[in-house]
Amino acid sequence: MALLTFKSPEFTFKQKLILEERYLSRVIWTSNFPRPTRCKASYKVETIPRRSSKFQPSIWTNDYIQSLSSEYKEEMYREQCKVLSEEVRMMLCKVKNEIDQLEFIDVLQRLGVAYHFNNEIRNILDNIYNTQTSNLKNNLYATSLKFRLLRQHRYNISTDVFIDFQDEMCNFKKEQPIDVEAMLSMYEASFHSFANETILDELRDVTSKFLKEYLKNGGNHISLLISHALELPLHWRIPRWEAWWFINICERQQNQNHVLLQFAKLDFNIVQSIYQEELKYTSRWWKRTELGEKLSFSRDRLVENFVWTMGTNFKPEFEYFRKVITKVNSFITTIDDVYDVYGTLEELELFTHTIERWDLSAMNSLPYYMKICFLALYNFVNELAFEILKKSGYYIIPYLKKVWADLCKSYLIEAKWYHSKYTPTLGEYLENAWISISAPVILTHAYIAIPHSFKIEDLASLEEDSKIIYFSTMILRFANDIGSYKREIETGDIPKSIQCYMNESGVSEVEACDYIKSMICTMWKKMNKEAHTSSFSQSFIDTCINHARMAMFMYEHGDGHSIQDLEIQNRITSLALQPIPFICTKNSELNNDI
Ligand SMILES: CC(C)=CCC/C(C)=C/COP(=O)(O)OP(=O)(O)O
Repeated sequence: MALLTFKSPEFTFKQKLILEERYLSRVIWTSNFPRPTRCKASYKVETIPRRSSKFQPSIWTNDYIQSLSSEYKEEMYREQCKVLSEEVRMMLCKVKNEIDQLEFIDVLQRLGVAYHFNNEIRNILDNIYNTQTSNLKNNLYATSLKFRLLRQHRYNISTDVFIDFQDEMCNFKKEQPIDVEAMLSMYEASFHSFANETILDELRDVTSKFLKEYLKNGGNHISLLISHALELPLHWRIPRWEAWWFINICERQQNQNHVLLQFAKLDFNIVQSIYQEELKYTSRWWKRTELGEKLSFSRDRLVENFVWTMGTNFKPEFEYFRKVITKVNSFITTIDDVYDVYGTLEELELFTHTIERWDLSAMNSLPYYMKICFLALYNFVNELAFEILKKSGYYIIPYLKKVWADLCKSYLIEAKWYHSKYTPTLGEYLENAWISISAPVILTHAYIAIPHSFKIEDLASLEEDSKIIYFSTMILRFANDIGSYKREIETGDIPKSIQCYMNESGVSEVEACDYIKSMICTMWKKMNKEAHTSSFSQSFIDTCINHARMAMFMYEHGDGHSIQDLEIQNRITSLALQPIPFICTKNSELNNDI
């Protein structure tokens, strides 16, 4: 290790910081901790090897974000949207046939506008659930659609509705005429299964084989839907991304429901204009913290941090949630890099200790880059707690500082593993990694920031009875590991679940990835069940589920949170930055009804 020793009592504190930055070095004071903030004591500067992150600066600068200006924030569009929504409401209420009702609800959901008709949808589903007619009995397409929608809306529906189809489906012959829409409908429904519902596993196998085979000869409208479903099932997709995709698909159909489509596009663009204002606000906040510049080794990913929140809760009334959680995500991304990239083990111990104590006097011993990081976090948490205290009378700091301390302690364990070149068993890794993936921190803050009423005791039970948080978190951890382990091997990190499993079981990389993917399926089934039985508010259950969906979105093609490749740039641009254009659709190549 190269060692530069400066013996210069004349150095000012600022000069010392510049040296620290320039040489990526650590200042070691010859006096004991805690050191005074300004001191003329002699010290030496040691260059120490730090990992290189090689993260690119963000392609979306604050100046660019501040320049965003959507015409859809104007009142005129809101009024038009209101008129259209009333027309759609009337259409929905006029539909009487059960299958048509189910299809209409499905289309509203996929277009991202169902939230305007919550009461109407609830009434229709209540009615369908309570009457339980037998007219869908021989119709696999409708039975599957009904099962999917009722499960999704937490009605108690058994998989027995599929028993009559099981034999026929599992023994179908290639030459038999098969209803492809029914196969697709069944395939999508199978992702709503609970852990012990093997019939749905069987039906998923059969339908996925069939659909893959069908695609080989396809090229029509249904093929687009099939390849979309095989890429990621509907149940695992964030609603906003699905809405964007489905609007574009419907646009290309000739016999489209014009009013519904115009409504969906207008609503998408109006909601996007709200996001842009929130993004401007959070970007200004992020710039003020100067963490992006001062901790230049870390990922400066404000836009991605915002997109996580938008994917998790897209509705306009979740504005406060999005603002708070974007800040939480920004701190997490930065602190993760402090531990994984820049900090020495000794510095990390000090930082962890400071977070645990949650005490400004403990800050003195930290190097500058950690000081500003801790103080920014400390101020953010205190400010949030102050707002909550004013709003509800609850004092939440003990809960918040505990989740941040738990996160940092888990990061420290990983840093120690890294420095000692230790490969944990998969179980050992996961015991720590479900905390180090940070979702418990995010979801605890989310609980406070979503628009639902909560009691202070809930925050304690969140810790004890956190199954829904746990399953959501594990999906994030596995998706993150699959998406980022190759990058992390290159830059230097601890073995992730894939390598731990390979090491423990002697399997190949491909087999280990398949195993981790199967764990994702298992966690989804457990989360599905938990979503039905949990006593948490529906908003919080949805938040947990959507957070897992957001992980599927971000890591589907690699490490979308860290690497701004074209795929993720396009996705983010479509969701948050660019309105859907209103274009003429006469020369459409598709001709099915929505
Ligand atoms: C802030 C948000 C939205 C976080 C979700 C994912 C996460 C913790 C990314 C951190 O990066 P990483 O891939 O380096 O994580 P780890 O170091 O745990 O592998």
